[in-house]
Amino acid sequence: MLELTGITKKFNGRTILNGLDLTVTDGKTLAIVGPSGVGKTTLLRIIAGLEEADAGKLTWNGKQTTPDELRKQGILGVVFQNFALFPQYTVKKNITLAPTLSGTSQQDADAKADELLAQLSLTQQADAFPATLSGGQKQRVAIARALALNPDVLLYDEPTSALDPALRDNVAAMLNQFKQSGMTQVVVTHDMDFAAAVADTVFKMPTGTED
Ligand SMILES: Nc1ncnc2c1ncn2[C@@H]1O[C@H](COP(=O)(O)OP(=O)(O)OP(=O)(O)O)[C@@H](O)[C@H]1O
Repeated sequence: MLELTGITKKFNGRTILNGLDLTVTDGKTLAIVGPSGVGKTTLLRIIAGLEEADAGKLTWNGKQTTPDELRKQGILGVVFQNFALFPQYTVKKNITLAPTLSGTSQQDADAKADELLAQLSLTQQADAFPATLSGGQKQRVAIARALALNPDVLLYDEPTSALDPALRDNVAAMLNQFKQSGMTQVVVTHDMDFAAAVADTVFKMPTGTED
């Protein structure tokens, strides 16, 4: 179980997050919702260790830790809003790069990538470069890349924002499929329909914290 307590973050003296508490339950999907600018992405980036909180505590299974530590241990995976694929590498290399850099053999990384490509209907695209893919395909590659590290918790920043409505339903089905396999997921979204389709719990970001 991942628990955040008292998370506070200011940008240029403006309070974005004000002592926020959040619990992420194992095997569940938590949607973080709220209007634009309320700090959803900032919160996700803090959980992922891409942004540092000014105050607050993070615990994993009751033990205090840091996002960097959780990422190093492969506990957290992140699917970025703009996919953040490496344009110079093929789809397959995008998926195998991080595992091989963290010590997995190329052979094992390739086998895992082939499995994920098949699972996410991307086998045909294995040798393609990101620029040639559709938005939905890029999204699935970004998800496959995060899954390749076998995270316990997968974080998604606005996973549907670049997709048309039909693809949005596909992403919802995918997340629900991952849940069946026991994955813990945290989804930042401003899309309430999507949140309703995937979430066990909806966390509404508090508003009006500006000082
Ligand atoms: N690096 C930064 N420097 C200064 N201000 C920032 C920075 N990152 C975010 N902000 C500000 O913090 C506030 C919250 O931004 P954030 O992106 O977390 O909101 P959001 O709820 O995810 O919005 P959206 O739904 O539009 O993505 C905004 O006012 C934004 O301008």
